[in-house]
Amino acid sequence: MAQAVQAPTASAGPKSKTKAKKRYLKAKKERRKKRKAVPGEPKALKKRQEDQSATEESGSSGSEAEEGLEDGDQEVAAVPVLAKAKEDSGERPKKRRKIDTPPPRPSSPPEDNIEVDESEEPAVQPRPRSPTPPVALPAFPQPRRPEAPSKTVLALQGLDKALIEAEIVNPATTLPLDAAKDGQDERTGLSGKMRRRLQDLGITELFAVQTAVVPLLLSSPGSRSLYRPYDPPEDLCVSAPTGSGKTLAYVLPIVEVLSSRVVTRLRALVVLPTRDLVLQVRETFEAVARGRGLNIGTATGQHSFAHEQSQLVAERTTDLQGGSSKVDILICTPGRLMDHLHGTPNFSLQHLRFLVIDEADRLLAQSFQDWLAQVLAATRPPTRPSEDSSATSSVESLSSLRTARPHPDALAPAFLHLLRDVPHVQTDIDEHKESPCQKLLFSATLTRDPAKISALGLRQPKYIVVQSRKTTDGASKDEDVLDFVMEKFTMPATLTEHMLVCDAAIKPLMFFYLLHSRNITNALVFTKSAESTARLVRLLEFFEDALQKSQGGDQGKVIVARAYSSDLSPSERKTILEQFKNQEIHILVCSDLISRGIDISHVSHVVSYDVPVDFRKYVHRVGRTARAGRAGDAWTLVEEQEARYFKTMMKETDHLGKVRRLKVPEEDAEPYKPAYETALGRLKEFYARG
Ligand SMILES: Nc1ncnc2c1ncn2[C@@H]1O[C@H](COP(=O)(O)OP(=O)(O)OP(=O)(O)O)[C@@H](O)[C@H]1O
Repeated sequence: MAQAVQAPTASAGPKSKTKAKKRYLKAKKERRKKRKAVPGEPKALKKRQEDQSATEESGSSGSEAEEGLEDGDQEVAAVPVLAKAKEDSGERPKKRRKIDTPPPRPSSPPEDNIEVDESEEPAVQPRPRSPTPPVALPAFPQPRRPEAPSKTVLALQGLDKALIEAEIVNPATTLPLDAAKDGQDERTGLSGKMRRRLQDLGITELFAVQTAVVPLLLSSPGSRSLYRPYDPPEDLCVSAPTGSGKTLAYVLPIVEVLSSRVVTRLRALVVLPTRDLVLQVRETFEAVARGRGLNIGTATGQHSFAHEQSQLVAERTTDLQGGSSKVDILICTPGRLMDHLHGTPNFSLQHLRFLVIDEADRLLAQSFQDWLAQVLAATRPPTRPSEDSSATSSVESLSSLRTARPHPDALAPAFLHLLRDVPHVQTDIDEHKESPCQKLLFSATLTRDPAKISALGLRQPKYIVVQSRKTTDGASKDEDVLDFVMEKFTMPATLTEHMLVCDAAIKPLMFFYLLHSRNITNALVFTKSAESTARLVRLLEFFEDALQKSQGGDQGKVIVARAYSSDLSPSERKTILEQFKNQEIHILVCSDLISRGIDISHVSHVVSYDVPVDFRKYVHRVGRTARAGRAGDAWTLVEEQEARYFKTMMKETDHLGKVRRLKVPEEDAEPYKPAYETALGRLKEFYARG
């Protein structure tokens, strides 16, 4: 204690210390006197004083002590005196405990399996154990992180139920057709007449997509009715690889259902993106519907508008509520369809039983005059007009109806409320009537974009997807649906794919070398534009000429190439396609104009001379070969600077593994180099001349 008092401070000099000491000693004396005067001091105070003095002994710095003293902390100073007083009085002083001495460690092991870090000293002394063990609390489950949902589950979340419940059809499925039997076939719903017709056309079995679609459209109850206002049919979205027979999948049911019609009405509308496809589908309809008495029309703008009107509508002078039609089936492009919808009197879609949108993803991307919304509106019954006729008696109305209605079945059932002469008597058994129009969407690259699909206002849509299943296990169907949802399109099983990466400067030479070294005589070649198409054809012509001259006319077969572009007239295009089919033309060079839908059976190779801009385009290009189970080869010529882009595109759709790398050493093409250089020189001259 004295030590603490005497400890020098940084601020006080030796003189001031002496004075302080004197003051202290004086104060001490006085306190001692006072205490002696007070006989009984409370125990608590005594204890506090003892503790205080212990604190001072153990750790207070000199300066702190001094400060305390100067503040007049008399109790601290009095502690040793008190202790002495106790000793004097025979009372044993309480043993003082140093505060910073650690409490003794409990000898017993820790309870409740709580792990104690032996290296750490407990901060407080453990409480003594109670004699009765504490009542055990109910055990709460430990919080656990829930397992993350699988990638598949996440990807399918929030998608349309119809998409998730898509029917996956194995591409290898076929259904043999028995033409010998009469009557309707139970499995397919096809009539004996139809099966015989198909046999005449060389079709003896249904392909995978047809095995799923045809029975669905023909065998369900009411499926053959022309009008189903109270029980409208469900819509269908079909995704199947290129060349898998989607056209027949809708042609067969339409011809079967419409064959029962008595009056000609426009009952089937097929919309396609290009004129060429319209003509192709018309040929299929005509071939299948031969002998059924159905009238098939087209509207593409190939002929004058007035001519088309006269082909489509019988009566144009009188306004007929039910419309008038010369055709049962109309195949058209969306632009010309809009023209007729707005400009042809009595052109009505109210009797439509089937609306087919082929190459649906391409057509849905076309917002041309908002064609889809307008077509859908024309198929739906409009709301009831104002009821001016409610005053007339029903007898009067019926008699006027007999004279007012030129045709007994002019209006479709769902549109009957529009009859001006028939009063509408509402009853409690009135049922809502709907258009019986069944929408059928087809594509090899059908969009899964819910926003685009919702624009169609589909009725209980059903999805049919032709693609090879990853497993046969029913539980993993989600993964198959996921492939479909993620737009990993299926390719024909008979297709082989190659890519050739080369320097842009020698790409034409490599292409010519491949044509000659592989003896190619039926190839479709795709370029990026009509201009590059023309240039490539010209270069190939110069090359063939130079090659023949260099070999003294002994080169063998000369490769004949033609450009196929939108610059040609329809008749020129038709002639060129005919020549290509007859192999008078070996190489048909085109832009993506005919990459979709065109069915030329003998195409052995498809060459993407310029890399396609997206995977959808790639699928449609390569799909011009390997059709209907035939073998086919697809090559993509990739310039070195495009290689990364092309590979990424293939990787994103899990397709890179299927494209084999074609390696052609430059020296292999060396023999063709002189002819190629001559051709290049001539091409330069040609374009320089303009
Ligand atoms: N059941 C069948 N038996 C034999 N050949 C068939 C059958 N169905 C279709 N074909 C033929 O297969 C070829 C391809 O058919 P289609 O043009 O309908 O294919 P697609 O699926 O529409 O192809 P894309 O998507 O390229 O338009 C056609 O030549 C067609 O005649």
